[in-house]
Amino acid sequence: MKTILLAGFGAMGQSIFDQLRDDPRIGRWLVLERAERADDARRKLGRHGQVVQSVDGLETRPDFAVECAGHEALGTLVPRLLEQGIDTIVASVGALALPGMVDRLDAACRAGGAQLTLVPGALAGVDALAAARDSGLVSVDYTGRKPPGSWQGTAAASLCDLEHLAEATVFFEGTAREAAATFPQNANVAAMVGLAGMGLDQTRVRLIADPAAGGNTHTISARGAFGRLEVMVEAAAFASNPKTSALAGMSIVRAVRNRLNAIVI
Ligand SMILES: NC(=O)C1=CN([C@@H]2O[C@H](COP(=O)(O)OP(=O)(O)OC[C@H]3O[C@@H](n4cnc5c(N)ncnc54)[C@H](OP(=O)(O)O)[C@@H]3O)[C@@H](O)[C@H]2O)C=CC1
Ligand SMILES: O=C([O-])CC(=O)C(=O)O
Repeated sequence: MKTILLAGFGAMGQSIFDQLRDDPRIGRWLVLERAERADDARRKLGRHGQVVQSVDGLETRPDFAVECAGHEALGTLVPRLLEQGIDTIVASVGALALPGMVDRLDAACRAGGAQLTLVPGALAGVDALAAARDSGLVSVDYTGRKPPGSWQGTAAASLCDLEHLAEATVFFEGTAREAAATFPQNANVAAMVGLAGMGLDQTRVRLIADPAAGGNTHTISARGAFGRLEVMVEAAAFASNPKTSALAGMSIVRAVRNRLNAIVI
């Protein structure tokens, strides 16, 4: 039976645990949570696991780890996990847009003999984009459209009047690298499109606050030697965090199951 370290026990972390808690192949969860929320996390984990405050000096070595804690946590925790030889699945893909981060993670993987997995998260179509990359891509565009409430508490609030939007408003146009750095809680998907396709600096991103949006909408448009791709997903957000689509949690669950299943899809 596997032991999984789960870094971050917010909207996504709790949903991942809820979906996998009764999987008989998982014996124990080690949940990294801040001291002030440790009691609450302990209560939710019950007999399934324990709360830890650091990824160093763990009494039980996890078989692999999952990060869903944010960019800062990815930078501080994930290299240490990888250096210890612990394979890690990450949600906060946008942190790879920070200067030197890809090289740092790559070095940590090599030092520990570990593998880092970036999940598609709330996106659809990453498989085709990544497969098409080697035959040559001509253009890749990503458009993120969310209701104004999903942009509250982000840099979007200073770029448009989220409280009083009457119509869809494009408040950001730039590269995937710029988007990921400016919107760490909302543009991990933009970074994923960049990393899977033409690169963070060659991928064009538009971000939209739309009072009429029915969910968190992610559209990838790509052209290349492979042909043309247009994929849109309109995802329901977590009630506890409207910035995050529930599909992002499901994407992590899929990655975890793919480590446990004999046949991988
Ligand atoms: N790839 C994708 O499609 C998506 C990726 N994401 C990424 O996933 C992350 C998590 O999303 P979500 O669950 O919705 O966010 P939440 O804010 O709901 O949960 C994150 C949790 O992690 C905790 N945390 C942060 N840093 C640390 C740390 N160093 N040690 C222990 N706990 C920590 C936070 O605590 P505190 O609030 O005190 O900081 C919070 O409880 C996002 O920040 C984003 O980077 C999100 C959506 C989609
Ligand atoms: O969950 C989503 O809709 C996407 C998201 O927030 C992100 O990529 O950071």
